[in-house]
Amino acid sequence: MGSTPESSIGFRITALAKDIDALYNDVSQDETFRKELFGVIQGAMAKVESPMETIWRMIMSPHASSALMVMIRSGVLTNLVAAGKPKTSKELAESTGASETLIVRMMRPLTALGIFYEADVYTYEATPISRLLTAPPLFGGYQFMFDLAARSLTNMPRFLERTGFKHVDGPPGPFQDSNNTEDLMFPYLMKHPDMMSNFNAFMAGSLETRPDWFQKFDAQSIILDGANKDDPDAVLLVDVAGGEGHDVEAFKKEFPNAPGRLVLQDLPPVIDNIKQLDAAILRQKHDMFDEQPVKGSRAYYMRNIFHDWPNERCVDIMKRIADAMTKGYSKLIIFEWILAARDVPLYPALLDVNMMALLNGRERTKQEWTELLEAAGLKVSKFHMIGPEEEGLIEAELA
Ligand SMILES: Nc1ncnc2c1ncn2[C@@H]1O[C@H](CSCC[C@H]([NH3+])C(=O)O)[C@@H](O)[C@H]1O
Repeated sequence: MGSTPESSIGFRITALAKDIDALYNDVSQDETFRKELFGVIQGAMAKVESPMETIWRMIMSPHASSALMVMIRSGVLTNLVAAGKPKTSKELAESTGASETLIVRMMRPLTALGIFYEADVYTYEATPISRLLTAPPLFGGYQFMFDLAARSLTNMPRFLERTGFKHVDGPPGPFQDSNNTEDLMFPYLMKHPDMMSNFNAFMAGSLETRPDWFQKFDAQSIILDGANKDDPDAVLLVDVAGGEGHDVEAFKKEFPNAPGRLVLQDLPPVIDNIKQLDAAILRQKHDMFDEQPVKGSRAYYMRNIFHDWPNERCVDIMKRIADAMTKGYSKLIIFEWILAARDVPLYPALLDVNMMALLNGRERTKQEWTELLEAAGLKVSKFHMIGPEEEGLIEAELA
């Protein structure tokens, strides 16, 4: 076959770029298609990037994160977003007190990455990315992750080396080592109110985008069918360590006529901090390592709790619940990542490393969940899975 212009590599690359542009316009209003296209492009990038480029990208990745943190802490980010128009490095230096040369140097990688726009020489403008970064969950979240997660992650390899590369199964772990403390992360945050408020803003924001378990899984067949409808005091669901009650309140809204009571449990400062919660939900100050006061509930629901703890502590928590369960009736319902044995997508894989670095915790595979529950006298009735990119639901009962 002779080579025609249409089959030349240069022609095909140009045609592909045009196709991607056209596709981008078509998918920009449709999140599902946009994600699908993004996945294809990411997959293609992984193939096309050379090994040297991959390594170099990893070596150079902390630099941009650090430059952005400088722009956040110095006030340049908020200043530029508030201005709503381009500003020179001189103007930014005057309004923030940061050195002009410092701003110019930090801005170089950030404009190259599209986080800010270089409107002219030494002149910058906010982009949709910079504007989104000033939203409280991301503004707090970025700083929390930079201050605590990044610090702990940077230090983690040397810490592990000192332990002879033992697995992290409890304190002292990377977090205690990098912060020179014996405190676990939550008590540490309580002593550092600025970091605590960044963390809280971060968590409150991530709630907006996360699905409720009953939107993804069939609550009717999992807990409502078969729930005690005769005893007005029977408890339908206890949200153990449920924070300020967002999940249990959403459940109440979805099933206003469900039989039985709803209970929210968390530590005293969290319960005391509740500003608004449906009055029908019972608030209970409870430490989950103590005896579970609600006996024989249809469901004990726990979201994003076990990944905060090493195995031994998880078994303690599970045993307290198992002791309160009624055989053949009560269920423990866990809403968390269920990792596959291989080909785990990047996000949950990184989250697992994150849990190690911050909390000596971990994300778990089916086998690890099974073993953990068995150690507490429970057994898995069913793993409800959606796909590798989404959290699953583990339904467990007394063994
Ligand atoms: N010992 C403990 N007893 C009860 N709750 C705890 C304990 N330690 C931490 N927590 C709570 O565990 C929660 C972890 S964050 C997860 C909260 C909620 N289930 C959600 O998915 O949004 C926080 O609300 C902590 O206050």
